[in-house]
Amino acid sequence: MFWRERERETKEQNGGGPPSGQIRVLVVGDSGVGKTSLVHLIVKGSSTARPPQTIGCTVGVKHLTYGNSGSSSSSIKGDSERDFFVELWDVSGHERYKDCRSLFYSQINGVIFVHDLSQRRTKTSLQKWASEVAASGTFSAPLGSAGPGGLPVPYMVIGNKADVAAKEGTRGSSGNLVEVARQWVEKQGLLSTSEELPLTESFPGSGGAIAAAKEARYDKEAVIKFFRMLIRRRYFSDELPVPNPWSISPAQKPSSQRLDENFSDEDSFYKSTSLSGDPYKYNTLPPLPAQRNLTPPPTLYPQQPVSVPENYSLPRFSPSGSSEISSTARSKRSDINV
Ligand SMILES: Nc1nc2c(ncn2[C@@H]2O[C@H](COP(=O)(O)OP(=O)(O)OP(=O)(O)O)[C@@H](O)[C@H]2O)c(=O)[nH]1
Repeated sequence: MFWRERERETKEQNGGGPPSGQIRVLVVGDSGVGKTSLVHLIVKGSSTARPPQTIGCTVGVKHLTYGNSGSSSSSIKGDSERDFFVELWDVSGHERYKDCRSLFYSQINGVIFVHDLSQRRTKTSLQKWASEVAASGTFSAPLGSAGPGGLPVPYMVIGNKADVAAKEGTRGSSGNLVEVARQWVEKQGLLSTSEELPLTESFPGSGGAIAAAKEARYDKEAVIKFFRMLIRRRYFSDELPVPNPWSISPAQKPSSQRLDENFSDEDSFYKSTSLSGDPYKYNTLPPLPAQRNLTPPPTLYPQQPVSVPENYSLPRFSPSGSSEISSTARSKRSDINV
């Protein structure tokens, strides 16, 4: 009964149709860095007063409309729009779950690493998290070459608790919002000229998750852009190459990257990423082992987040099958309805 209600609600939210697909984003980092707070902020747009310590894993679900309608706020969707779910798997950072948390590293499309700007070691340990996820996870639409710790999917790094760090004088970034926006990155191809990994030092703004939620001024667009890129990679990567501000050839990336270094050269980032060509044409690459061994995902939802059955044989939308979809993939990010 409950699920049927839930299903109806979800359908209503989606304008009646089933979602076209879903992407799974793992959210990892040391215990207490603020993962649950961030997921709450992303999904609900508000802060949570006292988040309980995560037991095992909780899943937040964000609904995204991916398409090219004119309006981003209207609930009436155009023909060429599709609904997607973004699952945010918030994995407990507590040592207690160390031995079993790899259960949650299944069919991952992307990873959000979170650290606490006031606790330097939480940033250093991201490398360990990357290695753990890379070693024991399975991946959906993996990259052609591996990132930090061998991680084969795109990621972002989020520095949280900027308010605490600012008070303690440990914060590295100025907190200027333009700078913050510029620091938002997705993994693929950013490091063509540098071994340094760009970090999103001050998500979700200079005051951290709580202040950002209160003031509703976190860089939602950058997060949505990351999700959108994952949707595109998973469902629309057969499209023709298009100029893409995030683009760069995967071949230009160094083979190994570190997660605990600062990105300092923003100009080189913008130059390097202004190259054209779609880096997400991974269908042309041989599949990674993880891609070959796609097993059905475990039904581990602590909260059942979506109304559709898990379906990993969802068709990839190709330009030949659906020309309007290929054009939606080129739509501007302002077209996203969140
Ligand atoms: N001052 C401040 N506190 C924050 C911020 N973000 C989260 N917190 C607090 O930090 C504590 C831990 O936050 P959680 O979101 O539970 O951290 P977590 O990473 O999910 O922790 P685990 O569930 O143990 O893995 C909570 O008391 C939050 O209210 C922030 O930006 N600033």
